[in-house]
Amino acid sequence: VRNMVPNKLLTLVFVREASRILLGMKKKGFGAGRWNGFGGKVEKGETIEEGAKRELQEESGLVAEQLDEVGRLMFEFEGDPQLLEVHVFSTRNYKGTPTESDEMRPQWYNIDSIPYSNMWPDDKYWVPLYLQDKKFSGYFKFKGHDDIIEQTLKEVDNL
Ligand SMILES: CSc1nc2ncnc(N)c2[nH]1
Repeated sequence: VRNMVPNKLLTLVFVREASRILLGMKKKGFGAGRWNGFGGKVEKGETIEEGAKRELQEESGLVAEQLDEVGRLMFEFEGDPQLLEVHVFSTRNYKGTPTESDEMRPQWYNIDSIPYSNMWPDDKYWVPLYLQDKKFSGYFKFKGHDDIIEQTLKEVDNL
């Protein structure tokens, strides 16, 4: 009963081509200084997928024609009762060219040289599953923003 605060619904979108992935350098706010996926809060009146498309366009300038849900991640930060429920999506079918916004600086990375040391520490566990076209479900408990003190991660057949 301790944690009756509803989960905070967030989205995370990765744009994928055959051998490269688009990441965004967060320029301010939560996660600033790390290469991230594109995403953010789901607003009232929109579905999770619509929220993901909106955030992708706001942060990268790209319009996803089709989004596939590839994973679900729960994040807990020690001392904060608010759990983050992150719906991870992927698109290979999009319009536009990556454009810097005031929030994000987009850059393509070859999937063999993903900058894990400059990303959230959970990414090195589940991004490889994503790159193998697996669906995944995970939970990561953070102490601060750098240390993972608990984690679970499994491949799933459907989300
Ligand atoms: C709060 S933990 C977290 N991991 C992440 N990985 C990639 N992009 C994000 N925005 C992420 N947030």
